[in-house]
Amino acid sequence: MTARDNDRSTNGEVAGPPPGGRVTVESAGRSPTDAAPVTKGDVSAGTVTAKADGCDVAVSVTGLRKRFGDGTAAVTAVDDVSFEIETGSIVGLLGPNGAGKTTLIKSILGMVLPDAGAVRIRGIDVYDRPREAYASVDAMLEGARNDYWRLTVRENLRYFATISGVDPDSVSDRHDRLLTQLGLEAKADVPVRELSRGMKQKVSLASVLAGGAAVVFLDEPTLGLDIESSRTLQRELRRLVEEEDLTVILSSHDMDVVETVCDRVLIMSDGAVVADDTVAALLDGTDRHRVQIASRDLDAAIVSRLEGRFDAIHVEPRDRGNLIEVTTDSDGLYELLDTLRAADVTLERVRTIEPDLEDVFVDLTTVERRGR
Ligand SMILES: Nc1ncnc2c1ncn2[C@@H]1O[C@H](COP(=O)(O)OP(=O)(O)OP(=O)(O)O)[C@@H](O)[C@H]1O
Repeated sequence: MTARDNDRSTNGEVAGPPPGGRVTVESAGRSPTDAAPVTKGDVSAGTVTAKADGCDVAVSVTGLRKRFGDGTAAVTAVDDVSFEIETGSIVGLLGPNGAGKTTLIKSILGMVLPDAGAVRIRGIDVYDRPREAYASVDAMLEGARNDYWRLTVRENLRYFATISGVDPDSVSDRHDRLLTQLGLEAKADVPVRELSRGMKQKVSLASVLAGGAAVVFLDEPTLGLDIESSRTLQRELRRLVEEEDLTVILSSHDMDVVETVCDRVLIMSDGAVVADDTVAALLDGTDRHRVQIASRDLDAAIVSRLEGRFDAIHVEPRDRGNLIEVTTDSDGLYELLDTLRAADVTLERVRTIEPDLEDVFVDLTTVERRGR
């Protein structure tokens, strides 16, 4: 069935988290922990099973639309978005600021009322049977309140398991494992308020996973974590996905995290999904080339001309001349070489660099590439 436009709020913002679900805050900081590089499939044995029940599609979104405001001031935040997310996968949600990611996630979670469209979680319509649909869902969203800082880390996990409807004793193995994997073992009996920001971030994630939710939404889960902590967290996510059929929808501005951990990526721009594919397919399909050129003939005037015409992401002065790195499509590549030839630039070094997810992202959205 479709979303209704009159049953929950006037502006579409619905108070509170979804029934059965919970929203936690992100925080940031640094924390030393054991870590190894994350690879898809790099997991060790697990003990507890999430509430997966053989449903192949964890989340299905059809024709979702959400507009804020009226008349000329109206903003279409989500514009006819449809997709399905397979059970036991990690899907990255990318998009520039204002692309509609938060509105989409909140619409799925029942925190924003869409104008049109249908959302099903594990086959259950969230508008028809919200309690049932959200019983297996949990979320860690930016800006919301998270764990109870007076409770210890373990008490938080037990508390959130309980409010998810799970007997905490029945998932104590899971809690032990989460504490170990996330480097929180030594802090298990410490009140959360005494922890560093990075540790708090990990407690938030552990709390989201504490009750055995089958579908979790994570907004910027690695923000502020040091590289080891981030990798540990990514590794634990992959383990839960591969061993326990957890489904993760992960929104992040960190392309490396998305490229490493996600099976599939949805890229949003101006409210619409402009790409929906595996990372490998997105990289294969891009007509984006990154080229580094160095020459003693690349003086300031030519560099400035190239910067005006191409997407220059890096300029580095050398003993003589400059090095410039640009991204461009195939046509631009020919034009770049023609420009250099016309300016009598002798190419001393030309290096092409494999495109990464950020190149694909820049290509498909209006975002400027960050300098390197
Ligand atoms: N409650 C609201 N009222 C009016 N406009 C809104 C509201 N919430 C979001 N918008 C607008 O909808 C559009 C999409 O916003 P949204 O927060 O969903 O984007 P986002 O991709 O999550 O951005 P960011 O990466 O900055 O968090 C933006 O233009 C935003 O200003």
